[in-house]
Amino acid sequence: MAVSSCLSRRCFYSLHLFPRRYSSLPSSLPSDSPRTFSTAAALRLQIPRDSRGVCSSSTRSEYNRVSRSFFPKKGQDLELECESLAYKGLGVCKVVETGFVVFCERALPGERLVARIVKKRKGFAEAYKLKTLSVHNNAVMAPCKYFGECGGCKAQNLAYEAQLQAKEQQVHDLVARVGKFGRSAPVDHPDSYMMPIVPCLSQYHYRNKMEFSYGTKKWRRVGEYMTASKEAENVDPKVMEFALGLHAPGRFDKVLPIDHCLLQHDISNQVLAMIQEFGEKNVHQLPPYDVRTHEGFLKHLIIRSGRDCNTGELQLMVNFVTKVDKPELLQPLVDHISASFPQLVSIVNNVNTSIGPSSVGEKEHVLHGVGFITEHLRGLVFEISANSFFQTNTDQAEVLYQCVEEQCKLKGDSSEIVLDLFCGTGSIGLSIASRVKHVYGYELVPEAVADARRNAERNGILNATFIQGDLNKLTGDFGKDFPKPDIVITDPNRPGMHLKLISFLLKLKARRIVYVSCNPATCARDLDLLCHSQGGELGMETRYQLVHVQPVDMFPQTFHIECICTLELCT
Ligand SMILES: C[S@@+](CC[C@H](N)C(=O)[O-])C[C@H]1O[C@@H](n2cnc3c(N)ncnc32)[C@H](O)[C@@H]1O
Repeated sequence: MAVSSCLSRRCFYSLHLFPRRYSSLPSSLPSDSPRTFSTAAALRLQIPRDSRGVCSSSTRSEYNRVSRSFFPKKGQDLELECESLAYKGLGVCKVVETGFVVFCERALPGERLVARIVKKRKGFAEAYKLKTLSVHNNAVMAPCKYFGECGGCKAQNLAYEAQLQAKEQQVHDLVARVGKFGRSAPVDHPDSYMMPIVPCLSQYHYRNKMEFSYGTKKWRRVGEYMTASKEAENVDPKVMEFALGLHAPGRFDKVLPIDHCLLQHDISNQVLAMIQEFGEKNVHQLPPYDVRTHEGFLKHLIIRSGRDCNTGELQLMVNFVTKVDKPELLQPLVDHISASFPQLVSIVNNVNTSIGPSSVGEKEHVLHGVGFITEHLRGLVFEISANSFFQTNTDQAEVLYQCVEEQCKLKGDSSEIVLDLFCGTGSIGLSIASRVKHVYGYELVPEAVADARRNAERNGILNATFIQGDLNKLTGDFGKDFPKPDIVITDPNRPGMHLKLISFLLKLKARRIVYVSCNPATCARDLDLLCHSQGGELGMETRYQLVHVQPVDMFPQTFHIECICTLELCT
């Protein structure tokens, strides 16, 4: 497929990530999504309910009456039935009377619900859920007290088996539709290149990194809807509250106070609770940052966990991201937590003066211990510093990397060159270095490149070279630093690979490309370009053939999906 040079990248993406009917589906809901819905607006709905809070049948007929027109109107409340889950966990629903397609956040397959239309599109609409009329097929009790209010895990009330099924289906659908590969033979057929999803053994407490935000307004649940806390509504807006937690769904400005997250380690939760308590008491010495006025000091709190490379015991890192470069303000808090938790081997302060949401500091101060933690993976030890990427589910990363290695189909005679693109701290390349001639890793973040080099040295690996560079801004010199690789491993972040990089890979003609992705939509788009390009800007007669698609569940209770796709050069 030729890509016209006059077609902007953005336009190209939106055309290819969704078929024409769904091409303008947004990545998040508009600002008045369910979780940010005001109490007043909730009251305006006046949905009659029985004593159990279930809508009465007369209410349903109310909805049926207004939904008679085939095309729903913005603001209209409709009774829907959810049939399946689309990418990012949006429920694919149909209007009960007309069958009109509506995408609705938090709707689950089999659920009957009332939803309000927020956007009308050609051939479909988008809505947010107001009320469940009857629960979905695979309902389970969500164990987290914050479920429904927190933007973190949205699938806790869906049985794990059903989560897996939805993820597997989404990967297969995206590859078929966006990647234009059509339907593969079913997963259990010997000719199928679509593999069943690999489940995750731990469904909770699997995350080794959590990022919390500070805010000046506490965001709590009032009845069924989210609003600022009662106290905050009644006080002078200049009076500052202290909030530390996770964002309400889709909201950059609403922080739901959280003192316990079921995805992280129990000790990390104890550290979080202590920092919460200290923050509440010392709000004037350590004021939280206000995303609207851009005033304040504390922006983010990141807690990472790893393991001591000798004893295997838990190690923790706390990273305070602040707006202002005054590390001395943090010292009382640092002394307080480090005295209570011997597991805290590293406390750092990243200073980020920007007004954006980034937590990467322009400057870093080590306030306690060393500037890194360690972790074991695939028999190696990795040093991880505050701003370096490391797979957030260590146990499942073992499984992921094992699958990557299998897909590389290494000869094992140390003759092959491997190019490890988007290599982070070098973990994938280093884990296969003993079986190849040389690994060349490319990475944008200088700290991650430094970690990768240190990790190679620490593990006695001499055949790995790590180079810092931006793979979205390739120059004509790219490729001069390394010999032609036999195998390319690419693991880009969510936007996927730049057209220039895809074009480079098509010219490079490595025997095999193993594409690891945390975004199957952009991955499918890139697979289409690598396998179906003919002439045009991407030029070349080179084509790859898709031989293996392996979804791996790294993130239970969320709709995030990881997959490994393998391409072989067509001869
Ligand atoms: C999904 S992570 C994968 C890291 C590594 N492969 C691993 O398994 O730990 C993507 C990595 O790409 C890096 N990255 C993002 N944009 C980049 C760019 N434009 N050029 C080079 N590296 C980039 C990120 O810093 C991050 O380390």
